[in-house]
Amino acid sequence: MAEKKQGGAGLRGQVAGKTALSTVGKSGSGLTYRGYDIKDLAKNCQFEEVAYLILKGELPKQSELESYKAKLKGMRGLPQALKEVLERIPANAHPMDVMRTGTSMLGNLETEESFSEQEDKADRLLASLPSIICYWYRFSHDGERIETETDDDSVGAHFLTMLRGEAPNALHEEVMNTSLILYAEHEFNASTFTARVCASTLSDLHSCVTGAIGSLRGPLHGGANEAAMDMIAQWSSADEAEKAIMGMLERKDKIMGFGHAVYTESDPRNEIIKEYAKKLSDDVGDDTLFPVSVRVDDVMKREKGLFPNADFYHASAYHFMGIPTKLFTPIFVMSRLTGWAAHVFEQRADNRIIRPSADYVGAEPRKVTPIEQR
Ligand SMILES: CC(=O)SCCNC(=O)CCNC(=O)[C@H](O)C(C)(C)COP(=O)(O)OP(=O)(O)OC[C@H]1O[C@@H](n2cnc3c(N)ncnc32)[C@H](O)[C@@H]1OP(=O)(O)O
Ligand SMILES: O=C([O-])CC(=O)C(=O)O
Repeated sequence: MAEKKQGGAGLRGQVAGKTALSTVGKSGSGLTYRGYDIKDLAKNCQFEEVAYLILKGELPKQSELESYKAKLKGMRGLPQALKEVLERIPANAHPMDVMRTGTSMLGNLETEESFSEQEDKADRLLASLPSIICYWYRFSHDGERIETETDDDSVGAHFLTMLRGEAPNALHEEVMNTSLILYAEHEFNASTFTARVCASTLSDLHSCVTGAIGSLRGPLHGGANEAAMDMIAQWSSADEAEKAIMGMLERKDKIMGFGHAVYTESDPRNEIIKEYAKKLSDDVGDDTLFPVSVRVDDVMKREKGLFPNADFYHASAYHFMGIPTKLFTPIFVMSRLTGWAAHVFEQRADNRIIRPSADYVGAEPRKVTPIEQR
């Protein structure tokens, strides 16, 4: 890929603050959370350990992990008033809108009254966001009022059990665990920056997260996993995909799931999720979607020098697990909540209101013409 254009529109490459949470693209492609390489974390940790690392500063000891998981397990239930709100949201609503409304409603019912409550409020959201989306999904699609207080050991299994009405197999639980680790934190991306701007006004955590969900929803950010799925699902062979991609590039369309605002060589999360997408493809006996994805990947490399970002192979991986496409970006929310909340804590600990300036490009000073003379 060519050198990235820095500065100007989109503030590309501009330093907008400090963080101790992660590094992105430091050697062209690396990603670390609090000093740990993403590959090391994905291979050796449970998502809850990584959440603990991000939110509390260090990896937990065994006893700390056990009590953290027990705490999260105890926070999976939803207040009746929130269930009633979720029941009123139509089946054709976008699940990201449900996440946004659910978070906001929880902020009404369990308001963060003081910053001393911030860790408990973040843990509560981490435990209950899967409940919010699944309660709404199963009620609006199947007419069922599900029990959200399951006995699952992990956030990923909790989500899959509620979604399907039965506990997931080991491979699916492992993929969810890894996926949640990969999506957890990513420096000053658009949704996290949204959360930090909101935090800088000394607002509450639920407002910061609600705003961040709105930013993540767009297809240029988290919404790309859903958009990538819609794109690859159209093609029934790799050759058909190649022809279509060539046409899209000719028309200068954006290919969802490719490119990145910071990485210039590759997205380190991609190779990890790609391997799982392949494993799941073999598991379900797929002979179309994975070859289509690989061909799109090859053509993008050949034609544009662009690489898949974290979202591209997440699309097929989630699809092979039977997860409805519209629930892809909400899974990102369940994970990124950790990064957002930790950035809010960091902003609060050393705050100055974020308020940049703009270059004015509008009309010269002028006088109001009386309305009857305009
Ligand atoms: C988890 C995440 O949020 S990862 C990002 C998910 N988003 C997507 O996958 C959406 C598709 N990708 C994109 O829109 C972009 O690559 C972004 C938003 C991720 C990054 O945007 P930018 O930093 O502005 O892109 P960048 O400066 O690298 O673009 C360089 C050139 O490549 C082109 N390009 C970048 N990505 C793509 C793409 N996916 N498809 C086609 N062309 C692309 C740009 O149009 C630009 O071309 P130009 O020089 O002729 O104008
Ligand atoms: O960093 C970004 O701009 C987008 C991204 O990959 C993420 O938020 O995970």
